Amino acid sequence: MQQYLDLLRQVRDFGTDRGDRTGTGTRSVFGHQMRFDLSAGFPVTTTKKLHLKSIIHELLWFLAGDTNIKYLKDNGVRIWDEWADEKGDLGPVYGHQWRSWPTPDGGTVDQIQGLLDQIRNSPESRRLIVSAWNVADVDKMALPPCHCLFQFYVANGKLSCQLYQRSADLFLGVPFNIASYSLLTMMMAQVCDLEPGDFVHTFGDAHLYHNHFDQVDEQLSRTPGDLPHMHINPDVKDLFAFTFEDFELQDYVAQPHIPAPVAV
Ligand SMILES: Nc1nc(=O)c2c([nH]1)NC[C@@H]1CN(c3ccc(C(=O)N[C@@H](CCC(=O)O)C(=O)O)cc3)CN21
Ligand SMILES: O=c1ccn([C@H]2C[C@H](O)[C@@H](COP(=O)(O)O)O2)c(=O)[nH]1
Repeated sequence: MQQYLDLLRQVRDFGTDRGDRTGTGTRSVFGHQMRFDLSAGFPVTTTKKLHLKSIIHELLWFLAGDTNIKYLKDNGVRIWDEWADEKGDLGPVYGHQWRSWPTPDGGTVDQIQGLLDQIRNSPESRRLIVSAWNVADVDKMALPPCHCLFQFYVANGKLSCQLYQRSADLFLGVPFNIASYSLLTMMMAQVCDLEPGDFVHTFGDAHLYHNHFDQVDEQLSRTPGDLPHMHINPDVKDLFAFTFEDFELQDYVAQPHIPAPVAV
C-alpha cells in the first residue's frame, strides 16, 4: 500500500486548497494513477485498521442491484445512512445502473451479466466496460457516482480491472474503493476461471478534506506491514451467489483504526 501512502503525502504536501460542495474545504490534485498487483496480497491499509465487513456487504449490495440501505442497516453497515431518504432510498445509484440501466424503449440492461458473458466468450474484447454514470439519471441520485466507470482486460490467463474515479475522498473513501474493486476483480476472475491480475486505480479530483489532516499525519507516521491474503470460497462459480461467509481475510495485522468525520 506504499502507493496509497505516497499519494496521501503528495496531496498533503503539494496539493491545491479548494472549496467544495460540502463546505469542508479540500486539498487536491487532478489526475493520478495507482496499480496493485493482486497476486502480491490483498490491498488494504496496514497503517489503519479497515472495516472490511462494511466493504464486503456494500459490494454484495451493489451486485444485487439494491439501492435501498435496508440490507446494509440489517447487517450493521452505516456508511450510506447520511444520503438516504426517510424510506432508505438513494435513487438510481450504483446497483441500479450496474444491473438495470434503463433503456429508451422501457427495458433494462444488466451490465454485470453482460460483462461476465463478454469475459467468458470474448476475452480479448476492448469493450469490457461498466458505467454507473448515466447522464439522464444523475440528478435523481442521492450522490452522483464517484467510482463511475470500470473496464476489464484479459491477458495470459489473468483478469485486470481499471477504475475511473471522478472524485476521491482519499482518507475515508479510497481505502474502501481499493479493497472493493480488488475484491470484485478476484470474484470475477474466480467465476471466469482466470487468475486475478492488476487493479489499476485512476483518479480525477483526488482530495484530502481539511478536517482529515491530523489523521493523515498520524497515518503517515506509522510503518506499513505485510499485506494480508483474501481467501474466497473456491466452490462459488456464480458471481451472484457469493455471500458474506465466502470471504476470509487472513493474516491481517493492522495498526489501530483512525476515526474521521465524513463530509456530507
Ligand atoms: N465525503 C464522502 N466520502 C466518502 O468516502 C463517501 C461519501 N462522502 N459519500 C458516499 C460514500 C459512502 N462511503 C463511505 C462513507 C463513510 C465511510 C466511513 O465513515 N468509514 C469509516 C468506518 C465506517 C464503518 O465501516 O463503520 C472509516 O474509518 O473507514 C467510508 C465510506 C464512501 N462515500
Ligand atoms: O465511493 C466513494 C464515494 C464517494 N466518495 C467521496 C468523494 C467526495 O469526497 C464525495 C462526493 O462528493 P462530490 O461532490 O459528489 O464529488 O464522496 C469516495 O471517495 N468514494
